[in-house]
Amino acid sequence: MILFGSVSFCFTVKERSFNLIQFSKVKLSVRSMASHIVGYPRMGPKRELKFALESFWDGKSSAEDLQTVAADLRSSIWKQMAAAGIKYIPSNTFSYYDQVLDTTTMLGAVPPRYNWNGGEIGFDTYFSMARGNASVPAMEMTKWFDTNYHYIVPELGPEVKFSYASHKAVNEYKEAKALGVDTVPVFVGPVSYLLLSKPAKGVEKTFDLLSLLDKILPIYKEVIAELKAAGATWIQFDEATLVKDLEAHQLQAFTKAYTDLQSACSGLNVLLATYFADVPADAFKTLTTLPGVAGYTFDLVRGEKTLDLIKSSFPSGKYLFAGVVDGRNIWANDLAGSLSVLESLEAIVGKDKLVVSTSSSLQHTAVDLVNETKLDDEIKSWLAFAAQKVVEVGALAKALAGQKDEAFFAANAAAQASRKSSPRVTNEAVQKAAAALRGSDHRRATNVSARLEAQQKKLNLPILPTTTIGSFPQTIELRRVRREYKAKKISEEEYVKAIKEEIYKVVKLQEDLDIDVLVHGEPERNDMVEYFGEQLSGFAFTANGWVQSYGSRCVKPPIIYGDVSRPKAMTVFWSTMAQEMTKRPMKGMLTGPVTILNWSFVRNDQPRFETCYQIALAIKDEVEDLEKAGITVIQIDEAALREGLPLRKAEHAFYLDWAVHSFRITNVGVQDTTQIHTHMCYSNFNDIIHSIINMDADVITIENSRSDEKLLSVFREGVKYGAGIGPGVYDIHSPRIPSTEEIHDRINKMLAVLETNILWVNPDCGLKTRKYGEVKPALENMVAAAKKLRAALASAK
Ligand SMILES: CN1c2c(nc(N)[nH]c2=O)NC[C@@H]1CNc1ccc(C(=O)N[C@@H](CCC(=O)N[C@@H](CCC(=O)N[C@@H](CCC(=O)O)C(=O)O)C(=O)O)C(=O)O)cc1
Ligand SMILES: N[C@@H](CCS)C(=O)O
Ligand SMILES: [Zn+2]
Repeated sequence: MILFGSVSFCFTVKERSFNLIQFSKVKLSVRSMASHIVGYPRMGPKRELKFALESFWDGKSSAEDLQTVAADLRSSIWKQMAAAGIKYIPSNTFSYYDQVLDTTTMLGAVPPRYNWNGGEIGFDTYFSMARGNASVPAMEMTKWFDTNYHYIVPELGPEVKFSYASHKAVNEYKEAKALGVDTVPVFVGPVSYLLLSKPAKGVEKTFDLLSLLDKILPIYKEVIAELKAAGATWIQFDEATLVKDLEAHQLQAFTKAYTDLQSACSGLNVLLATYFADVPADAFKTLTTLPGVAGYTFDLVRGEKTLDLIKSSFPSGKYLFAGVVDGRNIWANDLAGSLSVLESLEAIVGKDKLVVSTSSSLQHTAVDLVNETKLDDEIKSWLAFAAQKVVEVGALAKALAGQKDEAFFAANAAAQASRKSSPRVTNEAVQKAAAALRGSDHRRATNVSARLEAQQKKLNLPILPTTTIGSFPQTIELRRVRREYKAKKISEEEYVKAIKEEIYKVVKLQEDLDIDVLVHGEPERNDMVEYFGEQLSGFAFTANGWVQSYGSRCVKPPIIYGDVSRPKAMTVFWSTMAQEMTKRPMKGMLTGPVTILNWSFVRNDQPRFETCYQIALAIKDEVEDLEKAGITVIQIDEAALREGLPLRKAEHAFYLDWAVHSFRITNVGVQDTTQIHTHMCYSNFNDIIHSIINMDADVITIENSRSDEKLLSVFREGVKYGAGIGPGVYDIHSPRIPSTEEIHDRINKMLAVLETNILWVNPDCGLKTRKYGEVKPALENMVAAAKKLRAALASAK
């Protein structure tokens, strides 16, 4: 039994290695210091959960097999944190799919279309909500704040009958306890849960989500009562919406909720967690006066202004969980710098009330550096993944307690110094070229209508032209080919032959389907960002630095450590090969600078816009090389432009200015007849539509169908859009095959608000996660729907 703070404990750590420098011993005896981890990655160091989930979904393993993998992962994480001396260890941060969906499940808020009949919610209902099933589409998925993680959006209306329908949190608390680890159960806080939800169909415009507070709090109270009975002493509510610009009535909801929960929580220490940005002054005031709250976590990496608020008005007697170790990046902490911040905070809140923490859940960083055996040693010394960050938190807490590990701190200081002075970080020519970009507008000389006219003369496309977003299914065979080529098990010749055959198959398929503007299918790419990162200077890449993106899907963000340049053309070989296979236009396919930036682990030693301009220059060279090679349609994906929007409105204009500028830099040099497309996932664009127009692309394809066609409302409300636009006509995240009629109706809805001559017909996003058995009939139906409408429009003339 572990008693926090006082009793030492020992256990054997089997498979994990916690820190390259000092935690490699097998037997550890550790005393917990004032330290806390907001949350931890759940996929496992080698994506064990991903493979277990996919095997279960494919019917290749049982629910018990999946549960066993999950329990092993949880157990190893808890033990790892205990071994690092972490005092406040989170539980319930594991999820089979998503923590917001887990909350929906806990509250029994299952939309009626999933036919749940009450009782404890099982995998069937849970995964149907997440992924859809043969007869019902999945729930909407959207970005979690400004991260590349996606959550399942709760659909709530006045009719929802809440009930306590999943005991997962309590079960996990007990499971950890049985392993000898007393944990802090973590919940999406009730107010953030409602603020992250959407009103159910039919009440979209009228329903006040916060009116459900009184209905969900009783369920939270039931859970709290069970946790208390099981012996919990702390409980964490993640209320990260507090970092956004909230209105007065939304802030009041926090006061109402925590006042109401106060008596249920008596005997428990309530920890309120915020992360990802500064807490605005009004929110800081509200949250620090909430009744019954014992402590707060603040993101002190992204939230420098919060530090000022803490210094001026942190309430006495409360715990401050200071998030000094970055949960969103992979850089080793500057331990000396953090220690001095912590010491200054100690003077404000008192020695016994300061707890060292992470800036956010570590869910958004890679798992364990120990698995990076091929990474360059110097670069490796600059990095810390989740497992190493746990050790950093522990080391800082020990240092605060007067037990500083001098060797650990000295090694850290040496790594920090090496990163600052390493010549591999700096490329003066690149810095100069990027600096010269500032101050000018970089806009194509001819306006978009004239450009579209010139392009149409060359392309001669029908109305409602059909296209896809770029990727075709990533088969096991394709992954094998790439893996074997990387491992030098097959020759370059064999690799090129295999990829060429795949491209040919994809081109022929599109011709058979009668798609108008083709793609090569991206078979040579492991990921739309990592692929470019691997070819650009200034980037490093990992073997196992996976981060969950949604469900079982993970990404391996490349690491930008230095000035970025393009040693040679990156896509011209494959794009020209594909163009030679067909007479139809073949889109050159690039990832844009803002997306490369937002989906990489980015350097923290210069402003983000500097790095973005450097990437923009590299992509500009690629665009121009593609044009020279005869590619007439070039798509520059800016899938992550919306996601990078700062959480606070005051910072939007600055970001949008440099982000949109970076995009325009990439294609300012092309001829009028070269058609520039861009693509964006997730259609929450209504507030930034003018910036999207300002990107000045010739054609934009946007996700639309999984979010109830919210995108169209912008045009309904009168925004004029003169460039080509392809709001997605079906959801590619679900295995469900849309019918011709369904797609036809969707296009018809679009035609009601958009001019016929600018509308394109395409899926929501790339097809890489789908199987050919789904893609072929879906695209067949998509083309059939477009043709039906073309015929109807022609006969109506
Ligand atoms: C479009 N999206 C993207 C986002 N972010 C990105 N960085 N990229 C995106 O495309 N964000 C928003 C959306 C939705 N998000 C995703 C995220 C992830 C996927 C996806 O399909 N991921 C794959 C992994 C991709 C990958 O790099 N695969 C490698 C395989 C490397 C590997 O694991 N090799 C293993 C063997 C595995 C095997 O299959 O054989 C090994 O070498 O041992 C590759 O393809 O080469 C995933 O499966 O999670 C989609 C949308
Ligand atoms: N071209 C990429 C964009 C995804 S956002 C793809 O099709 O996968
Ligand atoms: Zn997309």
